[in-house]
Amino acid sequence: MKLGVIGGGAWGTALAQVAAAKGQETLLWAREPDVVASVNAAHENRLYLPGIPLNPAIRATGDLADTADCDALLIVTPAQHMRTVIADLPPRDVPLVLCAKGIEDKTGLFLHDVARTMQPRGAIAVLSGPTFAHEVAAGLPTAVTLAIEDQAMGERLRDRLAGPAFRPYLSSDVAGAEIGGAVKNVLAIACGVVEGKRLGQNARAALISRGFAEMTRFGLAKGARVETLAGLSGLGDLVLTCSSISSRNFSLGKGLGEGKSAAELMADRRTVAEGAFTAPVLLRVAKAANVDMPIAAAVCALLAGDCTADEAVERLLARPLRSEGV
Ligand SMILES: NC(=O)c1ccc[n+]([C@@H]2O[C@H](COP(=O)([O-])OP(=O)(O)OC[C@H]3O[C@@H](n4cnc5c(N)ncnc54)[C@H](O)[C@@H]3O)[C@@H](O)[C@H]2O)c1
Ligand SMILES: O=P(O)(O)OC[C@H](O)CO
Repeated sequence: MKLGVIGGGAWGTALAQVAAAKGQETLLWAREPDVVASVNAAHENRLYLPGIPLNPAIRATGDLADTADCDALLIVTPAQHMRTVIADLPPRDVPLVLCAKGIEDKTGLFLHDVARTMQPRGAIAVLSGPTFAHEVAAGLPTAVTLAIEDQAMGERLRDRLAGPAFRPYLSSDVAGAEIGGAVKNVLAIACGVVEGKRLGQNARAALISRGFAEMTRFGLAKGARVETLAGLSGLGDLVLTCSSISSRNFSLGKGLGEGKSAAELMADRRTVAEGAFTAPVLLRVAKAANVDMPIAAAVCALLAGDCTADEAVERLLARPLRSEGV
């Protein structure tokens, strides 16, 4: 058995570490030659996960053709690049486990739908949950949702990743698992704004709760199950990402709350804050489904420079009072 991990950023590297701990051959594909060199020579990803010693059994490559003999692939590129990278894979129907969190901007498609258009026959799974890469790579405990229609295949994939500190929970709700991860990144930007503007912990808790109401409205409209949205890939990841400056999305929001522009904050980032790319497409898809998402709309306006952080907060607080139900 040989597992391929496509994407040598922080999360792909952490997942390669999880996979290699199971004793299986693990190949990590990275775009950057520096990543390939540092993983192979120093057993460290100096660009994206510096300071964390990697399992020496992980082998890195810069050539997608080397993944031709892998019998399953974890796809861990940023959401907006997933399609082009899958298109460049050697053509075979091996199971794909999608690990990015986002919605494709140019089509409004969820990532499992993008992958399905490119691989009509092979199994497609979604792995998502509260998982800061540096913690997972260091062997700290976490649990994730592994969603796939074919449960027997799901069990096989689960058993190749599960370890004493990494607990995948199986689900058949592929859309639900994906929606939680995509939406929480946008909400984490909003929570970062609360931090940047020093609006207090009550405000952050209120935003998480009302953000979860938005995630649930959107998810139910798009076919997700409520227990998935309330599980690891939804509420679990929302709470994590909305509570920690370790989150790239939260830290982007904090900068916006401090009055910096999105362009300024994104200019010299090497790492990805997916919420910035997901927010506009999420809003478009929500509008088309008649789903009201005021927090996501405020994040969109702020990212686009259409309002200041103060105006975004004032508008949210001035909305008509209503009953609490979703
Ligand atoms: N870092 C985490 O803690 C974490 C945890 C769970 C899920 N994720 C998700 O995993 C995905 C990857 O994030 P990450 O944190 O590993 O990335 P990262 O921010 O650590 O690194 C950026 C990655 O983007 C890649 N990239 C940049 N331009 C590209 C292009 N044109 N084509 C292909 N790849 C390109 C880089 O090579 C690098 O691998 C994202 O969707 C993210 O939301 C991240
Ligand atoms: O750093 P973020 O905001 O991309 O969050 C990373 C993971 O998605 C947390 O589960």
